[in-house]
Amino acid sequence: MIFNTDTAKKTAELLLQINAIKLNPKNPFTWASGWKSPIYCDNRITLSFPPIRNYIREEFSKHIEKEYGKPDVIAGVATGAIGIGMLVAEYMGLPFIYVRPEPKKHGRQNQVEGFLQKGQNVVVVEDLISTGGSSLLAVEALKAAGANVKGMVAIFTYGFDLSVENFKKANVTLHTLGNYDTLLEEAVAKQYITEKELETLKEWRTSPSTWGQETV
Ligand SMILES: O=P(O)(O)OC[C@H]1O[C@H](OP(=O)(O)OP(=O)(O)O)[C@H](O)[C@@H]1O
Ligand SMILES: O=C(O)c1cc(=O)[nH]c(=O)[nH]1
Repeated sequence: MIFNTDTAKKTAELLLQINAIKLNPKNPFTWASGWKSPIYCDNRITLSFPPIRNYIREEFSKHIEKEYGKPDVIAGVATGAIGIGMLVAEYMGLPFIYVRPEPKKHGRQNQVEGFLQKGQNVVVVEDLISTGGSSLLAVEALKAAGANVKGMVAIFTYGFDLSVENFKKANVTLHTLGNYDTLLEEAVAKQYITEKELETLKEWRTSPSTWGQETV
C-alpha cells in the first residue's frame, strides 16, 4: 500500500528524472526471482543524488513514525537498502542494522549484522518489492534473531498479487513511497514512454512470471 498519492506521484517523477527506470523489452532483465522483465527500477541510483535521497529519507522517516511509532532500530535489506536504511536511521537518530540474504560463510557467520537485542522493535527498510521474497527472508532472519518486526517500508512496489499474498501470509505490513500504476501514469504524462512501450508494460504486468519465456 502506498503512503499517499502525492508521495507516489513525486517518487515516480524523481525516479524518472534520474533515469532510474530502465526499459529493455528486446533484451529483458532477469530479476532476483528469476522472472524476465522489460523494466528494471534501479533505486540504488537515488543515493547518487543528494536532494532525492534526502526526499526519500525524510518521507520514510515521517511515515515510519506515523504508521509504526518510533522503533528501537531500523534494519536495511542488503545490499539495495543498506544505504537508504542508514540515512533513515541517521535522520531519526536510531541504531541501524542490516540483513544479508544468507548467513555469511566465514567470520562470525551472521545474517543480521550490527547490534540487536531480543525484543527490540524493528522497522525494515527495503528499496524495492517484486515478489517480496527477499524482503520476507530478511524479516524471518530478524525474527529468528529475536526482533519484534513492526513492519516494512520500501521505495517502490510493482504491486503484484503474489507479493500482496506473500506479505499477508507472513503477517507483515508493507507501506511504499511509490508503485507501478503511478509510475506508468507519470511516465505517460511526462512523455518518458511511448504508447508502444506503455502497451508492452501493461501486457507484461498481466503475467509477469511467464512473460519473455520461449513458447515451443
Ligand atoms: O521482491 P523480490 O522478488 O525478492 O525482488 C526484489 C529484491 O531484488 C533486489 O535485490 P537483489 O537481489 O537484486 O540484490 P541487491 O539488493 O544486492 O542489489 C531488490 O533490492 C530487492 O531486495
Ligand atoms: O526483482 C528484482 O530483482 C528487481 C526488479 C527491479 O525493478 N529492480 C530491482 O532492483 N530488482
